[in-house]
Amino acid sequence: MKNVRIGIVGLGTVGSGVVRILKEQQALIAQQTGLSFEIVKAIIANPDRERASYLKDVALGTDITQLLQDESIDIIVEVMGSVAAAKDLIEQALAAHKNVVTANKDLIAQYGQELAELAMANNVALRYEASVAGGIPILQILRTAYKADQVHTIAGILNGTTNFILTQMDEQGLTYDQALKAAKEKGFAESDPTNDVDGFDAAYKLAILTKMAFGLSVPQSAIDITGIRELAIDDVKAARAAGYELKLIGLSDLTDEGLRLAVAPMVVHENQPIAQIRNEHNAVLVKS
Ligand SMILES: NC(=O)C1=CN([C@@H]2O[C@H](COP(=O)(O)OP(=O)(O)OC[C@H]3O[C@@H](n4cnc5c(N)ncnc54)[C@H](OP(=O)(O)O)[C@@H]3O)[C@@H](O)[C@H]2O)C=CC1
Ligand SMILES: N[C@@H](CC=O)C(=O)O
Repeated sequence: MKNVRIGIVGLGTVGSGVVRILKEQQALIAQQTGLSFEIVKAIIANPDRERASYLKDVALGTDITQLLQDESIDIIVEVMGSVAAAKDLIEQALAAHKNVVTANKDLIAQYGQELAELAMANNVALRYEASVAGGIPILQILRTAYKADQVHTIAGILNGTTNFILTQMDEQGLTYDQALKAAKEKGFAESDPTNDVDGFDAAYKLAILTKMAFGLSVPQSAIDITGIRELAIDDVKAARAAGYELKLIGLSDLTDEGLRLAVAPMVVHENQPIAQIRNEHNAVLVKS
């Protein structure tokens, strides 16, 4: 059985989840793919940080060049976040002929095309499915199944933190601040949750979806962005009393005037499937 050797950069919420799932699902993955996956080393920022017990046997380092220079490593997984440092790392990894997997939506939304071209030039793969809508394999579906379709609309709940906050305000009567604190504790929010609550995280994901569905690279300035910071429990309750739910929706809509791009709190009728999406869960609607 071929053993695929992975170097991972970042062992936070996402990175430690990658290690855990590769361990827990080892037998199933081997059965389904005929491959085994081994985490050779994890690069982190703070070697003194306490790690979960299932990470104890992962070799740790702080120097990214250890991964880049190790010719036995097939894939580099970038889950450290940031834009400049992650871009630099990924460029070096691709140039070193390593396949790269990243969950970094901020980076892919801004530099995805450039990095994809670099990957192609070096004959390696760049994959970023986890950058949009968590576990929903929407990018792969748009890249393949929708290839011959004209997509008209993409609409969805693209940010788990804000959906969690709105659900908790609605169902548990938490204030915005209490719900945001809970979202941070559960690891849904980014280390700086500004991008979550102000709609920028959803906008990055919308830009990636728009590129995949319509073939258009859109700058963030082309997206009309409003977050949920100003919403109060009374707004959530007023929507519910009228038979609607407040959701932060990302919308990419092909109109006669062109593509309309927005991220904003919107009222969704309670009978609509998207209204049923609770807490940190995401959903994407594609009309074609
Ligand atoms: N949280 C989520 O639910 C999701 C996050 N993402 C994206 O995944 C990425 C990671 O997010 P998340 O796991 O939440 O982030 P965390 O803040 O939880 O973890 C970041 C990790 O990267 C390490 N790190 C940070 N800077 C450096 C550096 N310069 N060199 C080496 N290691 C570094 C940290 O080290 P140390 O542990 O020592 O501090 C930590 O292990 C981001 O791009 C995020 O947007 C995508 C989908 C879901
Ligand atoms: N902070 C993000 C994490 C996943 O992308 C979110 O809340 O959706």
